[in-house]
Amino acid sequence: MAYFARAHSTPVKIARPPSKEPEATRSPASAQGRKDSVQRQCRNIVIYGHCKYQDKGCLYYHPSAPESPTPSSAPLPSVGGARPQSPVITGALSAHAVNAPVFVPKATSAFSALSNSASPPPVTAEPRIGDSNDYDYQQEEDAYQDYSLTDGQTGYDDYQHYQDDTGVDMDSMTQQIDQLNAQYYDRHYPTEYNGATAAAYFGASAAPVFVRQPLNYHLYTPTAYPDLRQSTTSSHFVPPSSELRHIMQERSETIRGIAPPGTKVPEELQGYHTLVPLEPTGPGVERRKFGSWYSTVYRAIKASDGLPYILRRIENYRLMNQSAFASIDFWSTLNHPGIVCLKEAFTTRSFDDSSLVVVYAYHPNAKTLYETYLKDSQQLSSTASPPSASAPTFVPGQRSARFQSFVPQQSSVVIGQSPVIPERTIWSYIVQLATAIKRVHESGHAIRGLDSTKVIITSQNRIRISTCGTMDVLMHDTPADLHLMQQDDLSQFGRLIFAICCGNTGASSGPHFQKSIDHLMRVYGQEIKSLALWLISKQTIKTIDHVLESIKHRVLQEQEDAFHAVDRLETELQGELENARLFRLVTKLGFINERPEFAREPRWSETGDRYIIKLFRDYVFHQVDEHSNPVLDMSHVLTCLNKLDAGADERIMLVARDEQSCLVVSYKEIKNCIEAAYGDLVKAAIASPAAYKHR
Ligand SMILES: Nc1ncnc2c1ncn2[C@@H]1O[C@H](COP(=O)(O)OP(=O)(O)OP(=O)(O)O)[C@@H](O)[C@H]1O
Repeated sequence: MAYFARAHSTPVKIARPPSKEPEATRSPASAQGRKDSVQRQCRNIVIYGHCKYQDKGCLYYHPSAPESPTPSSAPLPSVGGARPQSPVITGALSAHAVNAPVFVPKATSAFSALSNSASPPPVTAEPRIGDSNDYDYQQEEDAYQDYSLTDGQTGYDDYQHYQDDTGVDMDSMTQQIDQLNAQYYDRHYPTEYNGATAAAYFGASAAPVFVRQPLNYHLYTPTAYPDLRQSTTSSHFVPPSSELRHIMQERSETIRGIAPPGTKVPEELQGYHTLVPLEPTGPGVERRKFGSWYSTVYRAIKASDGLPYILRRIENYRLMNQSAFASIDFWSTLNHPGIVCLKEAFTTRSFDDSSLVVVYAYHPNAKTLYETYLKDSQQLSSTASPPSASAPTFVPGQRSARFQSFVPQQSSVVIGQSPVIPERTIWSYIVQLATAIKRVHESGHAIRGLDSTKVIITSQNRIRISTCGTMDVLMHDTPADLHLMQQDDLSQFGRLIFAICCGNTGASSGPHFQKSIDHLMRVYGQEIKSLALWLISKQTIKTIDHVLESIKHRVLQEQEDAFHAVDRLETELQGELENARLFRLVTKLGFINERPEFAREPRWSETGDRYIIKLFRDYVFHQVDEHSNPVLDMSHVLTCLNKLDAGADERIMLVARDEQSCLVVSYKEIKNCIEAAYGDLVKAAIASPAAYKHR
């Protein structure tokens, strides 16, 4: 690469670099300041042979003919070299050799033409991967802080002096920045952000003067307000950041779990494998019933996409008519956040019987409302008999058979012993269920099974109805009136509210009904009590629209909390960008370092410019303490990588492995080395058709 000079120095004694560049190293032009601008020749004349500002207030001397080298013989200024700051290098390498990224514009665009119509014609060059990375944004940013855009004459004066101080021609630099801008926006905003938009936004007259900096998306600053940033407090739907991370990791672990040894499950079932029962199975275990059927829920992985699903198996189901699956079409297309997605249904003999299997989306670590709020208090109650095989036959439109026989006798044990669910949570559940019911009813269907075992909590304060569609298949042969089924949905909804508020599945019936009413009134107030009573009442014709009308202010609150959750989660996601960025950086280092094919390459040897990368890798990852023990300091690694990614000017001392020489080099220089080395690798990979094919 042309960017680097060959090394030519010998090992030197290790010495710490001075922390600041001494004043003496600054250019005399800079020290002299801005007093002599009128006497000095304009640099645009030196480089271009003319100055377009000559008649527009340029304070410099403009001879009639150029006295200096022609543009073709003038050296191309290093765009990155805007500051007269020469890195201190001691030892085997020349830092100047490393600090010379040359910007070669790839193409011009409409936007660049718009923003600087008077610019000289663009330099064309072969397209290069990582063009924009070769360009030193940071120094450009610094440069433009010195360039006052608003001061008119003063701004131009600063501009010229800046040019004098640095030896960089601002016109050419402006042109290059315009081109970079154009490349960037062409790439990222091909249609929305074109030249026309820019002109409309900034005003056509401002376009030639106003130069926006290209976005340096490697320089991260917080983008969210503090109240949206990773939070230590819990919001309604989103737990604190650390807890959220923990929950997600637990879910990920759960998904990868397998069944305990000895569990009897089919190895493969209609394209699903790795079945894991989600409820106790086997001899001696109390069997649960789904209506009149025994059912078991499994998690399984689908071979075709590798994703986990729920298989709800209904034992001993005989499919009499294929039309029983007609409703599956509807449920599998229903997409509502309050309903677990149904994927497909089939019958199978893989369990050594004839089973119906209904496949649903899997929500890792979900728990039913019953398991969460009611199970413990039910078990405390001496009469809380678990569901048994002799449970009454399921009657369509009635509650799950599991609770038909349940009559609490010691209400004092039940009521008041369950955890009191905050009122806000109860309203949140009510709103989520009401909107789910609304969607199903307006589509001409019914939920058919809304009790505390058929509603799962999938994340903080988020619930979903888990078995929609299964009952439609099971009860296909039994004619049922849609209106009655929908009325029954609402009654079950009311009973569910009673159950979770009172911690008792039978709270809405039997001798303890009055106590339940008192409890509701005392703990939650009139509004919830009235709603629950209205839902279970038999006299009125109810519709879900009535319910939603009466709770509309609660729906608004739910919507606000949901939007807050979206904002919070987006912010959490933003943080993950950092991980990807650092991972890419480490990957690049991995690609570059220790490549056997470069073992004999001079550029990778101790006198080659790429030796820096090797030493930097040692500096980041192979630190040792004074006893030569490894230092495994993650924060050191993160700090180094962040500074590297940002191309910071800070210098570090890299020491050779034999400790006989060292070099002092800035992160920016190391970054340039890495970009160049990686660019070479990419070029080589693209040049090889086989490698390119597998990229
Ligand atoms: N879609 C799902 N994603 C993740 N877990 C689920 C899903 N559906 C159900 N589960 C879990 O599977 C287990 C069994 O579910 P099921 O619906 O059978 O509840 P249950 O309390 O056993 O009810 P029943 O008494 O009718 O058997 C529960 O722990 C439930 O949380």
